[in-house]
Amino acid sequence: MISAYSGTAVRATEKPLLDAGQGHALMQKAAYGLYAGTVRELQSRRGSLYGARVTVLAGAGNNGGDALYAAARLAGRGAGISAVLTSDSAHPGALAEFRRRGGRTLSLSNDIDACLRLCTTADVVLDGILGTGGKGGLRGPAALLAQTLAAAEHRPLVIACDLPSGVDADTGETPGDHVTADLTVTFGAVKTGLMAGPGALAAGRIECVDIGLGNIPAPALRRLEPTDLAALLPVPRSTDHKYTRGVLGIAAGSVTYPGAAVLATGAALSTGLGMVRYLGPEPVGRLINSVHPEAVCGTGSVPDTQVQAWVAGPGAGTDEHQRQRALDAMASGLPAVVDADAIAYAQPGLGPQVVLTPHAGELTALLSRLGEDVSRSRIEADPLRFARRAAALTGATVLLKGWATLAAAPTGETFSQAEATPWLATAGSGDTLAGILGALLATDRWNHDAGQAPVPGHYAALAAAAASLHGRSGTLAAQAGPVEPSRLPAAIRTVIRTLQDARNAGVAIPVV
Ligand SMILES: NC(=O)C1=CN([C@@H]2O[C@H](COP(=O)(O)OP(=O)(O)OC[C@H]3O[C@@H](n4cnc5c(N)ncnc54)[C@H](O)[C@@H]3O)[C@@H](O)[C@H]2O)[C@@H](O)CC1
Ligand SMILES: [K+]
Repeated sequence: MISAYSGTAVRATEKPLLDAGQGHALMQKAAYGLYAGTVRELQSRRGSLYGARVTVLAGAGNNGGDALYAAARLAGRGAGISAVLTSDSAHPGALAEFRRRGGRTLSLSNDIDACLRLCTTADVVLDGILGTGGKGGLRGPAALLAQTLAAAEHRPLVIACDLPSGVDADTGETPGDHVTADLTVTFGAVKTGLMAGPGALAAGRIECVDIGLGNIPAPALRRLEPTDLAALLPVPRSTDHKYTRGVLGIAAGSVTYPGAAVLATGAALSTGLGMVRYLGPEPVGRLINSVHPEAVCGTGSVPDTQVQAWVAGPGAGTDEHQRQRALDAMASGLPAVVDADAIAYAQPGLGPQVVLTPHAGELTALLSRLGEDVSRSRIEADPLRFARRAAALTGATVLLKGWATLAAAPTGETFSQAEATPWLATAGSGDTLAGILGALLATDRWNHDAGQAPVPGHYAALAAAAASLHGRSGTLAAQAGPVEPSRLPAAIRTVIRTLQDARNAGVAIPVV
């Protein structure tokens, strides 16, 4: 599990150490981590560091200090080092060390063209303009630096020091121009802003360096890793039969949109459960059975159907019966995925076992119905805040789809998963995610071990597991070309098999 903390929390944890005079030691550890991360990245990309042209973008603060010290170490391994000083001042000790190692410096305010050239002709750019002390986006010539880097024909490898400059460490917002990194080497703890919103996209791969900060109170955000995912996936016990393995009710699809029901059913079956009971129009049931003969299809009502969890909404359109089933599923007290058209029926007072699965547009409509007028672009700028807001207002768990998908519990626990491929952004993809999550809810052991209340955030963890499994399956399927959601079930089975085999063998789980 990766835990992320706000920049504010990390700074508060650092403060007593800085007050006790440990600032220099901490900076050396951070700089060494950045140096080592850069060496590993360069060795894997070009075999050697010798002769690599490294340009540091150094701001006035400690973030610039870290980057300058790291570059000074790289000079010792044969790299050519230069720095663009983006402010009138720079960390004095780090600048002195950088120059002592032969580094040359240019000032952005004096010679902007030469500075831009230094960036675009570098092999590696170390971004140390702003760290956790940054407020607002990059401004003036520093903004131009970021734009030039982003548009460069031969883009250098960009490694962010602690976080990409211009990203808000607390929220992942990018209020103005910002650096986009291939790799972020972050210090002490992963910052929330690297796993949420536009910041998650700007961060690239994340490496965290332990600099001995000790414990930071409660993480703001968590991310399931393969081992966590494997532990949440259903494995049948030898005493199980089809009813105890988990029965999922699916009230999805309509005569207008029958395909959504087929996709949700296929994804649920591939995730592994005892049975799918489908409720919906007869022609849709027949279509499902032509593809999945094992699904038990009917036209009945939710209260009359014995299941352990529900999926309602995908492809339901304006079908009145499906609307009623969605309302009944939400009122049933059972875990329920409420997706697509059914999200419009969500009201305050739902429990955490109800998982709403909006994209930003659907969340805009939901919040507006709940009396909060927020634009879609505002939600996309700060999805963490609005996923949590919707969870608090409805009492439900909210899975907000995006580049980094967020799963927020009404009590605040939040997960972020970023395994998805852009190839998954296609019609039908959400239906498969709903099916996967439905299967995880139906097979969830809390459902079956009577008398135990799930821990707060439990349903958010399951929603995150579904997003992770969906993303990994999409990424695997994309290896064979553009992803059709109907091809996902095969990939889901392969991903689950890989995760479980590795878990059973006690070996490191490969990232699929
Ligand atoms: N103090 C230490 O010993 C440690 C510092 N660390 C590093 O220090 C960083 C935080 O350092 P600082 O607190 O000095 O803060 P930063 O280095 O993030 O920047 C602060 C400076 O930037 C200016 N600034 C803020 N927003 C700006 C904007 N939008 N445009 C232009 N200038 C802006 C501020 O006025 C201030 O001069 C961390 O991100 C991390 O990299 C860590 O390595 C841990 C140890
Ligand atoms: K930075």
